[in-house]
Amino acid sequence: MEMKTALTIAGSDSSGGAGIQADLKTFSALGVYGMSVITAVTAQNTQGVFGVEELSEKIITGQLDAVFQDIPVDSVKIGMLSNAEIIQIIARKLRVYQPHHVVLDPVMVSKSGYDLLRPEAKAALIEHLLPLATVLTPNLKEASVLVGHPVETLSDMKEAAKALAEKGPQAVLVKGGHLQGEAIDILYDGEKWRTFEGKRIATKNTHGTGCTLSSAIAAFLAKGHSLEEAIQRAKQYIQGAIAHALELGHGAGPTHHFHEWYTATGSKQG
Ligand SMILES: Nc1ncnc2c1ncn2[C@@H]1O[C@H](COP(=O)(O)OP(=O)(O)OP(=O)(O)O)[C@@H](O)[C@H]1O
Ligand SMILES: Cc1ncc(CO)c(N)n1
Repeated sequence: MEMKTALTIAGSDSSGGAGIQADLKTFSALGVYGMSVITAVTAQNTQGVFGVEELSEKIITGQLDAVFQDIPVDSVKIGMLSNAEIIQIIARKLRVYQPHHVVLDPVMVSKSGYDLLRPEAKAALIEHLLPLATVLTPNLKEASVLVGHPVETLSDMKEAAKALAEKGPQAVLVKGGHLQGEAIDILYDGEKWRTFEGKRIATKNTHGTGCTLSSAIAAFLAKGHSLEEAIQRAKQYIQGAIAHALELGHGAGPTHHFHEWYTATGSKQG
């Protein structure tokens, strides 16, 4: 059986709702073989982040070389990077190994307000990683930080997507999960805009939505779909994962990755 592969380069979430854990669950539910390079370990649950420990250059490099020198990587998803040194290590290795697809989720601050990227590392992210991305997936706050002014409306999102595409990524998907009203995401691919609409689900259980969306895009790219097709399918997947989110913990419960509901809802498409 031919198996496509995806690699997540991200932080660990001890509560299993976001980060590496969400990414691997998403890959698995979508039928892609998942691998991981861990950049940092967080002590985290549904209520917040309580601590972060960044891994050393040596072990991050070691993980990247171990994976890329042994197993074909069809697609890469990048999440929490924590600091500028880690950003430079990843950028250097991506330039060496040149994976076909890189989904870059510019994770900056957790829902509870904890810095998952040191603020001074923003410049390194823009300089070294944006140019290597197939698609960059900022939420409204991340888009605001990256363009340097507030991004709050659909027209701000369109403008920010275009401005960010000019900094190097092949495409930019600005996510509207934090908009008022429907959950609308806007893609700019260097030539045109496309809107992906999702019905807003009224729930507090949205821990890991951003990680899940970006790893689902990476999974569908690994399977050979075009970027627009991959985003369309990932959007359907996140909609189901939020609709079936789990009432676990005392805060924002995690999205649910369950192959059976995905197939049962008729959403399974290769
Ligand atoms: N309540 C909701 N109902 C439907 N879709 C949602 C909802 N919240 C978020 N989404 C969708 O989930 C995806 C992730 O978007 P969001 O803007 O929440 O990312 P994020 O802020 O990076 O996530 P995180 O807080 O996990 O970092 C987007 O496609 C967004 O439109
Ligand atoms: C490890 C990790 N990565 C990303 C996020 C963003 O939701 C988080 N909360 N934790």
